[in-house]
Amino acid sequence: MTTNEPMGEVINLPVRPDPAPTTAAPTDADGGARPPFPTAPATSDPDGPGRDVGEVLEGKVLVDQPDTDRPDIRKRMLADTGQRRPIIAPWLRDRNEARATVRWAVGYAGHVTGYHAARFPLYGLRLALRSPRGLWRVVVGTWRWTCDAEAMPLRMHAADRKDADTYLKLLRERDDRVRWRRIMAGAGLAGTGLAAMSVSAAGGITQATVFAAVVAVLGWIGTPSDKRILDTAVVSTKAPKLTSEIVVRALASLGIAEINKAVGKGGGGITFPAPITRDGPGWRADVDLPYGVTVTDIMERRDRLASGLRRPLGCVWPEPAHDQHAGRLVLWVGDQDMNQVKPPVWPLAKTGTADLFKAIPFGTDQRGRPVTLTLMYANMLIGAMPGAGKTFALKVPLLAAALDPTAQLRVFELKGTGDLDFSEKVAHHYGSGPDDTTIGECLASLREVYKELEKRAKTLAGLPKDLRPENKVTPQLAARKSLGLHPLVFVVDECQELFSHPEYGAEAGTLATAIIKRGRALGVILLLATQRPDKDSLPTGVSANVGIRFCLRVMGQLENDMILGTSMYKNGIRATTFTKQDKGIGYLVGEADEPQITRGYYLDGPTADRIADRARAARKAASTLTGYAAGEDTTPTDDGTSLLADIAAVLRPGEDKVWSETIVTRLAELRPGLYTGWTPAQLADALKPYGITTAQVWGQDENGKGANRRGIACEHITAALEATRTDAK
Ligand SMILES: Nc1ncnc2c1ncn2[C@@H]1O[C@H](COP(=O)(O)OP(=O)(O)OP(=O)(O)O)[C@@H](O)[C@H]1O
Repeated sequence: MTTNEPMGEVINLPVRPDPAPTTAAPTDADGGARPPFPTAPATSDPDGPGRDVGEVLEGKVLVDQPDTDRPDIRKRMLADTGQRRPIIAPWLRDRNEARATVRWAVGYAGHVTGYHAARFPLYGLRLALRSPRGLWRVVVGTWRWTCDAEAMPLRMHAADRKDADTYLKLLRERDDRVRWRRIMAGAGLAGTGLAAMSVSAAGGITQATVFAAVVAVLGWIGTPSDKRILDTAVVSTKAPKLTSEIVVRALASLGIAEINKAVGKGGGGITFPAPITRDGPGWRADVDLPYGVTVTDIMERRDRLASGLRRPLGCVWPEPAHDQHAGRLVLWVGDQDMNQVKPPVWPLAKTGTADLFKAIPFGTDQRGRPVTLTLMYANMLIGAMPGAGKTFALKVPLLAAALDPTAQLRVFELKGTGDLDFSEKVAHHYGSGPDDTTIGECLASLREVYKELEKRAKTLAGLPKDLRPENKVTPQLAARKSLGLHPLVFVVDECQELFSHPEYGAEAGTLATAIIKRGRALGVILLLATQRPDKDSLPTGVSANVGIRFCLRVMGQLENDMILGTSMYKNGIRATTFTKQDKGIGYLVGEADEPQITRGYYLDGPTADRIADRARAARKAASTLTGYAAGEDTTPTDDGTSLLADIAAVLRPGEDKVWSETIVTRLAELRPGLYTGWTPAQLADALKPYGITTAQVWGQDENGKGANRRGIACEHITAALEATRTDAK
């Protein structure tokens, strides 16, 4: 072969057909995700250089971006800054959590101190009894040390082996040691003697103190190694530490194929994006579930997860990480079962008033963090099986509303046990019992509220636009008494009695639905509690439109979704997982973006009474105690009448102009429950929506004395009434 001969032929290999393009990010061998955009498919050119890549790929859609540009490290680092862990621990940043921790530490120290202080004499006796043995140990120990007894076995060993050299060496060593030890022992003895003499010359207190200290030290030395001096003040029930191994074991026990694949041989494993840390009274693990597994899959197997973690169900709380992907699980494992934790005191239990436009404290979540409710512009539905804690949960927003002196309360407890009788002190309307009369009164009150909606809507519409920027009652408008736009809170406990009533049920359902839909913007808030959430006992219009829902323990999916909303059960929000012991614990939906596990504050009868007394005092001070609580006739006035009809009814034949003050006095006589306390200014405001204004009119007082005062022209009332009746037709 000459050097000019070609070495071989260059063959153009045919391009292999490309596999179907994909956007899925494959994993590296180590399980980590490769960049989401794989590099472009191979472009080996069969026709030599110059052939257009587009030609090769003709007929195919290239979905993955070719990774042509070199990675910009700075850009990548800026984009992927990682999740920064807080500098200050979250429990220290939350005032309530920090306060709870400090309170715990102080309580703990106090308990330990008290426990040992109470046992002080016992400890003294124990030390005294053990001190002779201690003295014996000191004497023997000193003697052995002085004679270098500890090296005796070595010397004996050398003698036994007849090793004269070693024996003599050890003996010399011993003599040296013993010489200076004897000197030291002698000095110690002399020192002790001197100390004893000076103590015996000192006063009684010094003698007693030194004697006690010597006895204590000798007692301590004389204590057998298997015994203790102090008893145990706190028996540790410390929950086991949560480790990644335990979490993976628990997840693998759920029977989810993708997890099993991931943890099995050759699988990518389960990753933890952050270390497992203490978070409040429990452990928090952030877990990246295998691809395709969602947090809902875990939440709906909470009981199995608890079994896998070997913890009580009430300690195990899987949640989604709201700002992350659907597979990022935040697993919080409490030290104590949620139902065993002592309920904290309601922040408003002793002092303070509430403002329904602001958040009110409702309960605490599984980590002990406060959970609040904002009732204004919302309605609330509470549901559970009997005895799960509905009425107690209802008490919290009810008492908060009572502590807002501007809010009018209408309370109907249709079980008849008087669970809400504290509200008699503050409620405008109050009724208790499952009887037809109470249910009838409840319906009449509901009708009145419905009618009130019209009035409020007109009042609101009649206001200048800058005062009602969102066409809603604002705190400023609610504060103006004359407008009558104050918060109105209508509470029905055991509302199934009302909605399933054969005579009143249908109308009550229609009214409640309308109030829920329209009342929100007008300051009307409906709070309903039921133990029978089915479609006969809870109108679908109510269950579909209510904003805030609190579902305690229920038996099935139907009840769960009826209270919490459609598909909640499917999404893993299951109040069916609560046990009989989980009283007062439920899912709160509608307040935060995500459902919250919440335990309502526990307010027993006497506490509720005391709070109601405070609320009554606040109402008296604000002159807002009306109706039932004020001892007035609260017979609902809604029989189809309106303000115009009422004014027409109090006008006397022949009158053409009447002072406003005369009208309000007559109205209060006509319907004390509705008009007592009305002022001429309030009347003027209430007439504005009808286009009627008050002006100076000539009139006479009861003594026949004439004067010009603010009043109305009777013909305006008749004309407006006529107009409303025509509209209604
Ligand atoms: N937040 C809470 N913390 C602790 N215990 C609670 C809590 N809420 C309720 N309980 C307990 O649960 C019991 C039942 O509560 P409640 O009377 O509110 O139940 P219910 O669901 O209204 O029952 P029913 O349907 O029979 O009226 C109460 O006696 C109380 O001891």
